[in-house]
Amino acid sequence: MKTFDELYEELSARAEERPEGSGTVALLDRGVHAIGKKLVEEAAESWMAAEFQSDEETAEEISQLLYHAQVMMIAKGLTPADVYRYL
Ligand SMILES: N=c1c2ncn([C@@H]3O[C@H](COP(=O)(O)OP(=O)(O)OP(=O)(O)O)[C@@H](O)[C@H]3O)c2ncn1[C@@H]1O[C@H](COP(=O)(O)O)[C@@H](O)[C@H]1O
Repeated sequence: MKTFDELYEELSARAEERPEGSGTVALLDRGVHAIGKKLVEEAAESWMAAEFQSDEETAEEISQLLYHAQVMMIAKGLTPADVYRYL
C-alpha cells in the first residue's frame, strides 16, 4: 500500500533514473498528448466502473486514474504542492 505522495516520489525517480522496462518512462517518452489520452480513458473507465461494476473494480480504476494524473504532472514538471494549493 502506498500514498499519493509516495507514488509521486517513485514515479519521479523512474523519470530521473529511466530503468529498463518502466511503463512510466515509456509513457513519458510518448508525451503529453498520449498521456492525456490515457488520463481521459481512465476517467471514463472510473465512471463506468462506478455505474456498473463493483466497488473494488471502481477503486482499481480510480487508482489508475490517479497514476496517470501523476504521470501528467511529471511530464509537465508539476509537483504535488503545485496541485495541493488549489485544493
Ligand atoms: N500504479 C501504477 C499503474 N496504474 C496503472 N498503470 C498502467 O496503466 C495501465 C492500465 O491501463 P488499461 O486499463 O488501459 O490497461 P492496458 O490495456 O494494459 O493498458 P495499455 O495497453 O493501454 O497501456 C496498466 O497496464 C499500467 O501500464 C500503472 N503503471 C504503474 N503503476 C505503478 O507505478 C510504479 C512504476 O511503474 P513502472 O514505471 O512500470 O516501473 C509502480 O509502483 C507501479 O505499480
